[in-house]
Amino acid sequence: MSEATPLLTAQALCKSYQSGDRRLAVLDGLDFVMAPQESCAIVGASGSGKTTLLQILGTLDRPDSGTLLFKGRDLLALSGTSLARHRNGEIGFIFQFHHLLPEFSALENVLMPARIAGKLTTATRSRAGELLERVGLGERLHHRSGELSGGEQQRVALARALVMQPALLLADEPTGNLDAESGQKVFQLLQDLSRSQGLSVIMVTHNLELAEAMDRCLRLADGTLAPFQA
Ligand SMILES: Nc1ncnc2c1ncn2[C@@H]1O[C@H](COP(=O)(O)OP(=O)(O)OP(=O)(O)O)[C@@H](O)[C@H]1O
Repeated sequence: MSEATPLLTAQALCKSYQSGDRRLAVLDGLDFVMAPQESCAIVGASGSGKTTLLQILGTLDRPDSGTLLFKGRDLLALSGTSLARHRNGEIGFIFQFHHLLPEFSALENVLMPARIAGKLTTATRSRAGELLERVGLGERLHHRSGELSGGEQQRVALARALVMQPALLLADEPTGNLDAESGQKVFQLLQDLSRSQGLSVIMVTHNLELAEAMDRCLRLADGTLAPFQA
C-alpha cells in the first residue's frame, strides 16, 4: 500500500430498512475516506444510523449499494471465508457492552479471536498478556471476567479488540455504559494504544468532549456525513 492509499474508502453507500409499508433510508449516498493511523469520531442523533454505518464499515452488514475499499481492496466482492479472514485479521471491534464470556478468565477472553482464527501461538499469548498489562490488568489475567468491574471488563474488551493487531479499530459507544471516570480511562487507553500501535480508530459516541479529542469529528445526519465542530 502506498502512502497515498487510504485505509478505508466508502463511496455512495446506501442502506435502507423496511418499516411497515415504508422504506427507511438510513444511509443515503454516504461518502467517507480515512487515512491510515487517523482517528475519527462519528456523532449524530439517536437513530441517525451510526451503528448501521459502523457495522457496514466492519463488514458485519452489507450496504444495499455503494463501494467499500480497504487498502484499495474491494470488500463487497469478498464473501465467506475471505470476508471472515479480513474481519478477524484487520479489524478490532469494541461495543457499548463488552460481550465477554463471564466464565472465562480475562486472558482467555482476550485470546478468543486468536483461538477462533487458529492462531493460538506463544507470540499471541504473550501479546495478550502484554495488552492486559497495558490496560492495567496485569494482576487480573486469571480472574473470571464476570467478577471484574464494568470498567475493567471494558478494558479487557479493548485488549481483545487489539490482540490480532488490526489496522482499524471500530468502537461503538465504548464508554456509553460506564461512569465518567471509568469512561475517561477506557478512552485514554484506547487513544494511547491505537497511537502507539499505529492503528486507525472510528468511534461512535454521544460524548462531544471525547469526540473533540480525536483527529476528526463527523456528524451523521440525513444519511450522509459532514464535518462537525463539537
Ligand atoms: N435490522 C433493522 N431493521 C429495521 N430497522 C432497523 C434495523 N437496524 C436499524 N434500524 C433502524 O435504522 C435506524 C438507524 O439505526 P442505528 O442503530 O444505526 O442508529 P444509531 O444512530 O446507531 O442510534 P443510537 O444512537 O440510538 O444507537 C433506526 O431508525 C433503527 O430503528
